[in-house]
Amino acid sequence: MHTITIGFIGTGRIAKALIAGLVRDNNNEISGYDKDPAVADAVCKEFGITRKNSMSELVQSANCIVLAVKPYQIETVLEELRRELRPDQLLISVAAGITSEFIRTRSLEEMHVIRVMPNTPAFVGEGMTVVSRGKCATDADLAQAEKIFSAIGKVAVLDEIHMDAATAVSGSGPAYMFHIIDALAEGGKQCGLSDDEAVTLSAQTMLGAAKLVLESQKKPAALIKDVTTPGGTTEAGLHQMEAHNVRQAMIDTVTAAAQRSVELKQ
Ligand SMILES: NC(=O)C1=CN([C@@H]2O[C@H](COP(=O)(O)OP(=O)(O)OC[C@H]3O[C@@H](n4cnc5c(N)ncnc54)[C@H](OP(=O)(O)O)[C@@H]3O)[C@@H](O)[C@H]2O)C=CC1
Ligand SMILES: O=C(O)[C@@H]1CCC=N1
Repeated sequence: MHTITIGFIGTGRIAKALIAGLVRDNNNEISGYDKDPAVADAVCKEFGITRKNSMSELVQSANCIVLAVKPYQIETVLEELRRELRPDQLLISVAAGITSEFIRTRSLEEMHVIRVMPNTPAFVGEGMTVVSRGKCATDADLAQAEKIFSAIGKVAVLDEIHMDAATAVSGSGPAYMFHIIDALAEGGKQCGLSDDEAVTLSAQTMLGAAKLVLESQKKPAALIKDVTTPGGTTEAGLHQMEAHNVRQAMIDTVTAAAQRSVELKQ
């Protein structure tokens, strides 16, 4: 099997989730560099990957470079990186809002750039990653990115114009799902469950509901009907969700996140 050498620039929150998933694939050889040595040290030790002492050292040894710094830090990183990059390397960015063209025009003219929006459930191999091809990226680059990220969950290839929406739904989405798990559990606690019991019941219910949507071929609306016995408990609960307009709150949540992704480009 062909080994892929992947170097992470920035080993913060999302890099850690990706590295945790990617180290399980023996075909990957992973290294990391962070400007905060303590952050790099912790992640590299925890997952047994190689810690590089500089960006330059990392770039020389990787054929695939993942930019995992905050969106506003991308330009500074590229200023330092462009002299080291080679056109045969694949540059992957996970930064929200930052376009592949922004990255290409600030790296090498012919740079193969793939824009990716992963999410933290990659940590447990259940990530949802959206992948978009930059101007100079080839079919082989796209296949390479799909291969890397399919080891840590599902991958969808979308046109880059859909990246703001994807960022809002699946990139930020885990935070919204954790919020709902927490609120569902809080309801359980107020009805007498212990903290642990409530979180287990709530989280497993989220997991099972998601699995049923993905595997049953039924739409969520039909699955709601399957739970709702006329005159029963679910109906009583759903009336409250409607009264509080939870559906509209979720729609507003996603549109606000997508709008923020648009703003991050400015
Ligand atoms: N968190 C998530 O779930 C997701 C995040 N993303 C994207 O991933 C990127 C990183 O986000 P996140 O992991 O949350 O952020 P973090 O702040 O946790 O991680 C970024 C890390 O990069 C470091 N860094 C900054 N500049 C450099 C540099 N020049 N060289 C090396 N390391 C550097 C930061 O150090 P310091 O803090 O000192 O600046 C920090 O440790 C963002 O662009 C975000 O949009 C995408 C999908 C999901
Ligand atoms: O909050 C953020 O901006 C990043 C992008 C998607 C998830 N986290």
